[in-house]
Amino acid sequence: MLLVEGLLRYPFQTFLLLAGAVGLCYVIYQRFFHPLATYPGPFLASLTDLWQVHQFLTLKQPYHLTDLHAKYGQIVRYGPDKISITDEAAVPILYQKGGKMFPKTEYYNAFGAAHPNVFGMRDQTEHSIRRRHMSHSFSTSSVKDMEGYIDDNISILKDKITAYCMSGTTFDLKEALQYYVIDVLGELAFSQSFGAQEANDEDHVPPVKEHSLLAAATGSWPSMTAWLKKWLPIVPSKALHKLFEGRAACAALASKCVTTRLQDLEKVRDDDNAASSQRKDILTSLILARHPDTGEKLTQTDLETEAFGFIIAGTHTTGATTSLLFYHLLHAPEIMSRLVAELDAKLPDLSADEPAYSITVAESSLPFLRDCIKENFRITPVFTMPLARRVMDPAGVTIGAYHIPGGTSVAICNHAFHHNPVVWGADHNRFDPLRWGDPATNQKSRLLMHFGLGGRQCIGKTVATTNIYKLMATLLREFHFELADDQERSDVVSGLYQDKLPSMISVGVSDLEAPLMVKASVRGGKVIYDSGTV
Ligand code: HEM
Repeated sequence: MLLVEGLLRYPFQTFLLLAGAVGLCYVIYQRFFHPLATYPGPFLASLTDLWQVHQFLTLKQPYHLTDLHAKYGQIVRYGPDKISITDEAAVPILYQKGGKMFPKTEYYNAFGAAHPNVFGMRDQTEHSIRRRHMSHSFSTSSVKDMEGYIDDNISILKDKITAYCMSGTTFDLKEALQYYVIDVLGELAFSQSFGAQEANDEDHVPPVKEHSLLAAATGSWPSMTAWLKKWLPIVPSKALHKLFEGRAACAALASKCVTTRLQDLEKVRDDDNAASSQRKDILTSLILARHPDTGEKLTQTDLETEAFGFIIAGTHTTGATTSLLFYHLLHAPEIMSRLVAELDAKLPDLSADEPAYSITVAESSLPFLRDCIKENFRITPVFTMPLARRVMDPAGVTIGAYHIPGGTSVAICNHAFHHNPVVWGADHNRFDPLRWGDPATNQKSRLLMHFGLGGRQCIGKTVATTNIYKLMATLLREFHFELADDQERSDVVSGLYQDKLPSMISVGVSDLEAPLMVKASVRGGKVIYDSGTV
């Protein structure tokens, strides 16, 4: 009685006491009684999703997670109900055969607007219909039909690099590749270049990193995502406003692309000849596509959310992948020489009429280039956010030696998985395309997660890889590239870069942290341009 009276007399202190007791019970439950309590991980991560939000804001999320796996092993608790796993047994279970039993989690809600696009859709039936709508426009034959537009953009890039060669200027190859990739995506997806190469200007780059970071950070705290979407824009913070402005700019660009394309198609609606001569870019195929059962077309809102997804998923990813491949080759001169020797031996000279090697030639006749591309995807995948899936079976799932309870969010982060020494060996930090020559390692290609796997794997993978093959074969056949910095070059020769990953940052999608400054020269006087033989 006395105790109750005392508590009532000091309500504020009583409140603090009760809050402290509830907090303590929560901590004890999460650490000792929660179904995931036996799995190791950072203390704060086991208590709150804010730990993962903070990880994204450090821009080092995948690298910190990889370090945690090095410390704790193949399974790490990285949120109150979140498990990250790098055991290879997880790949087929969660992704290849996953289906309805392992759908995407609420994390993905942060990536779309009210109407999710194919990337953010969590309902399997809805997703597979949308995916069928889209799959033809992403097929190899469809990309081959648009190959001329890739060639036009490679021509612009080659002209630009030739000008640097002639003037002896060093330049940021990462930036040049990024501009190229953005313009190619514009052509393939929307029949319109974004003009980044011609303008040579950062302002022409859609601010996709802002959206990715915002989505990754807010999606990490699923119970608060909707609230954060609503209220964060009014928080007086310049940094936050920049993120929201970036997202709005990407949405406006997507909307403009869709409106322009719809108007173009409307103009030729009643003219069969003109209609059949329209370019079948990815968006156009989607505009024309019909629901397999109802025959309905996609609404303008649906088209805009998909267009937004193409800009977000297709630009930064491909640009960063290509820059990283150049980075690795420039830091492994013997691999670069071997690759150039293959290109010289297998590829004929290009001519003014043929500015780039065809997809067919580049993909089918260059096995060492294939291994270099694959090794780049292994050692530095760029789509590095944990690909979170919900365990739907109330009885849970057993993966290797681990039992994961029903309801858990379980994910593979491809960077962490690609650096699991149990799967890839102690030399996993070495860029070594020759490893794929070993049949036992080559067998493991099927486990590589750089494009995800299974029904939710990247729909744009053919678009991205064909572009990368063409670009690499053409640029390395025609130009000699070297690091601009003398000290860095000599450190490479001394072996200081061996087994050392580049410094990268991640906004959910990863990229080189610094510019990739290079100097280039024209190889063997073979390059022929409009202005004559160089
Ligand atoms: C090197 C370049 C690329 C990489 C590394 C990459 C990586 C990925 C990954 C890992 C996923 C799976 C995400 C998940 O499971 O949550 C994904 C999905 C997706 N990607 Fe890509 N991507 C690339 C290029 C592209 C391009 C060029 C486009 C389109 C123009 C694209 C469009 C998409 C879409 C729409 C999805 C969602 C697919 C679905 O859920 O059915 N990506 N990508």
